[in-house]
Amino acid sequence: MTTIRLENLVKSFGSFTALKTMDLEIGNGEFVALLGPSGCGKSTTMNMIAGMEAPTSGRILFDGRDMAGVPMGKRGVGFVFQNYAIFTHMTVRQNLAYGPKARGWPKAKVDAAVAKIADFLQLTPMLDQKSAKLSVNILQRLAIGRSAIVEPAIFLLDEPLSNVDAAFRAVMRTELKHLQREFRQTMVYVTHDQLEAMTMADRIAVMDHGVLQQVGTPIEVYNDPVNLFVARFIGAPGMNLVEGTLAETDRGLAVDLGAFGLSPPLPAALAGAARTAGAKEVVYGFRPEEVTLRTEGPGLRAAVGFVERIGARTIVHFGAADRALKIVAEPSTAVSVGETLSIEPVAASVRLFDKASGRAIKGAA
Ligand SMILES: Nc1ncnc2c1ncn2[C@@H]1O[C@H](COP(=O)(O)OP(=O)(O)OP(=O)(O)O)[C@@H](O)[C@H]1O
Repeated sequence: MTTIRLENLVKSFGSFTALKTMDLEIGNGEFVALLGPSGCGKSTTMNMIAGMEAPTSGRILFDGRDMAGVPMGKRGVGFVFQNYAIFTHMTVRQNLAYGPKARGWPKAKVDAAVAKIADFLQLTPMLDQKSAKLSVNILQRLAIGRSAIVEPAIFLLDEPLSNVDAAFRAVMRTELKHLQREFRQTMVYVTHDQLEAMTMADRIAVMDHGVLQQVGTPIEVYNDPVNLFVARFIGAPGMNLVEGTLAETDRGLAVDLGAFGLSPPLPAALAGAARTAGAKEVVYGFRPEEVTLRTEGPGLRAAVGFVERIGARTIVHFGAADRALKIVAEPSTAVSVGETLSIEPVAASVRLFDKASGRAIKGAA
């Protein structure tokens, strides 16, 4: 196990800066996901940790030791890419045994390690099959096994599940988490899929345009996004975000949400923070899961646009285009397209952002 520390890390390619600055500390045996949209600098960060790219400036420390000039092979990292790197002319067993043999492990140790990892990744029945004949799903499982078998102190995975099918991805999310628990490696996992990050990671580092936006546990980034980017990026369906203007009412501070009417009064702590911040133009946020829907009553008034019934849950869409809201309702909810309802967000789940800066306005918890 190893700690990883990224200090003022910057990476430019010519005049383009892919990673503007990155400070991150990853603990021993911790599973951290680098999450963000395509091109935000996740792989660039990962490649520098692995030693495939040199930082333009800043430092990478493993257990306090500066990795500058230390080649990839000497860093003790295992790396799995989106495109599996498998020797297709070899059997599954030969692929798994490749790393241990290259390190000169005695045969008995190699055999035991192959048996253990094959069992763990359910590869035992195909150990003697030629890899060329395996499905994409199994090949990626083998690629993970081939890197994991030598038990690197640091395990780096760059979008390892993007080429496998949806059902297999769900299985692998669980297996990768188990693998990490079993081997206690420090794991860094690059993904643009928030579900992967939310389900597997101890902490998520959310990135956008080469800048680290927020680091926190999945529940922290979900509940308390520091800005509008994180609020939009985490959650499916995403947080409802409605632009409005703060308005003093006889029941306290509320937000004038234009066509949706006036919001319910803000919780006292949030109202206090908004007054202190001197904000006026804001974005009012609430999660689709945390609302009460009524025919009449306090809340945002909006007409039902359409209703999506997806198995165990129902998503009710209100309004249209840029003024659209989504609400996750009980499957039994009976609503008709066109009817106007009141949407009352659960007070504790309401979030407020400064419209100009995009930053969250935080009330004392
Ligand atoms: N060798 C390179 N030369 C020039 N530009 C590069 C190089 N490698 C990456 N970039 C650019 O740096 C930016 C960040 O790329 P990076 O691969 O780190 O993004 P990412 O978040 O991993 O996204 P993706 O999931 O699409 O790979 C992109 O705009 C990319 O085009």
